Amino acid sequence: MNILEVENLSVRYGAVEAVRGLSLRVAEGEAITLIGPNGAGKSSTLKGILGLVQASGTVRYLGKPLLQREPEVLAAMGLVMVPEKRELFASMAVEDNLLLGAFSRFQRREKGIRKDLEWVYSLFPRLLERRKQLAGTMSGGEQQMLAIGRALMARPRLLLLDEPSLGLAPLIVQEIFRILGELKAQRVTILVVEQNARMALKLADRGYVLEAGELVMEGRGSELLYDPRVIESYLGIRTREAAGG
Ligand SMILES: Nc1ncnc2c1ncn2[C@@H]1O[C@H](COP(=O)(O)OP(=O)(O)OP(=O)(O)O)[C@@H](O)[C@H]1O
Repeated sequence: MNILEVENLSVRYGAVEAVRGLSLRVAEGEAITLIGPNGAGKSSTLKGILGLVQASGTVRYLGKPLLQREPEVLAAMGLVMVPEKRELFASMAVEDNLLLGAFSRFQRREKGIRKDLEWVYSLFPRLLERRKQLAGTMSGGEQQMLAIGRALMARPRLLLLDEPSLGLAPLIVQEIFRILGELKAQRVTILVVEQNARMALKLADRGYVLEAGELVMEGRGSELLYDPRVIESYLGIRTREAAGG
């Protein structure tokens, strides 16, 4: 079953057409990536899907047109985004940030929320160690983990991530993608927008390549990873590393 179907999505900011006629789909249990260079329109696509910017086209979620656009309503429907800027509550403790992720389901029993907290801590032991620390004093990588953990507390049907690798050291990026791989193994459906094509394509079942607002390629993650055009444009000198796995 398709969780998300996007048809002919366009996003325009005044004279700038950031996304033109984009169509994509995400099936249940899939990890999908949208890669492309700086300014290609990746973030605008995510924002267009969620209605955070004005967009035209059709977005269907769980088979129905997506008309609800308030973040808390979307979260209650299982559509949860980890934003590029993370948007944590800096002066609140790690654990309180996580609990806020579950706010759309406050009516649920405390026990369910505790169980999810344990699940998030099992994925990110660092967050358990730092559960009382103020979010704003965490390192960039830890904050990214917290942003993902908070999104997971909403029990997403579809987890959308906007450039989770942004500004992070290579080792931390590897750790973040290792955890996304773990989530994929647990059948969490993922749509991740990334400039780090190599990591994203290794993770993804399927990928879409966006250039100057238009899709120029799509295929299985493993195929795109070895596609000469992708290698030349996005993987650069890391070709050998990509081939070596
Ligand atoms: N609020 C805005 N107003 C005007 N133009 C915008 C706005 N947001 C984005 N753009 C423009 O739209 C185009 C696509 O930007 P977008 O952020 O979607 O790209 P991106 O692929 O996510 O890039 P990056 O990887 O650098 O974040 C760019 O030319 C950008 O300057």
